[in-house]
Amino acid sequence: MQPRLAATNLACRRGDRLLFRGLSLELGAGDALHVTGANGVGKSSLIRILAGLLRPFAGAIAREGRVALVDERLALDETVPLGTALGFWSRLDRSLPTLDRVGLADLADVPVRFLSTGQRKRAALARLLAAQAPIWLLDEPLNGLDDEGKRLVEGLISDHCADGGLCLAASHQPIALPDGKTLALRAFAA
Ligand SMILES: Nc1ncnc2c1ncn2[C@@H]1O[C@H](COP(=O)(O)OP(=O)(O)OP(=O)(O)O)[C@@H](O)[C@H]1O
Repeated sequence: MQPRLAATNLACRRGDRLLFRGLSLELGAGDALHVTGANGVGKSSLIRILAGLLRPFAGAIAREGRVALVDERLALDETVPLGTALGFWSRLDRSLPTLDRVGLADLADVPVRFLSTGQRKRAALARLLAAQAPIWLLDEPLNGLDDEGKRLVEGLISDHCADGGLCLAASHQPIALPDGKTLALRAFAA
């Protein structure tokens, strides 16, 4: 099945404030989109709506394919070594360990709670790869990463899209994506 992610005429309201409205997008196999915008414009809210975690104020979402979400929450057991924590998900996802690909092969025996900021982000990427989902929703995927880590993320997205996946990444930082498509959320501010 070819993945697809579409949004039609979306509006988002948080509390009393309408953040954006009239937003439509369509992504298919191989597509990548960088959602840009300043702090508070609604990037995380858009990602949560697209993931099905937040109800839009108006509009509709269509998704074909499983979604993997990376945000600031690291869905790993903090109390166990990294290899064990990721192994739990790998068994569920029936996937192979991915620590090598994200540069964490030497840290498999370190408890998750001891990881540095950038290492935690890399661990989130390992979890993303293990999920083997065709639709990637990445909220600030470059935060906390050094230059090599940033290139790693760009390379993973490029490989994912070349393999027929799709990716929407929200970031206030520049990020090199295949085709370099961007959507400036400010243009839809209510
Ligand atoms: N549960 C909530 N109730 C009310 N307002 C909220 C809620 N969650 C977020 N907001 C507000 O919605 C606005 C957009 O938040 P969001 O996290 O989507 O922005 P963002 O573009 O991702 O910002 P950043 O770049 O700082 O991460 C902010 O003003 C925030 O305070």
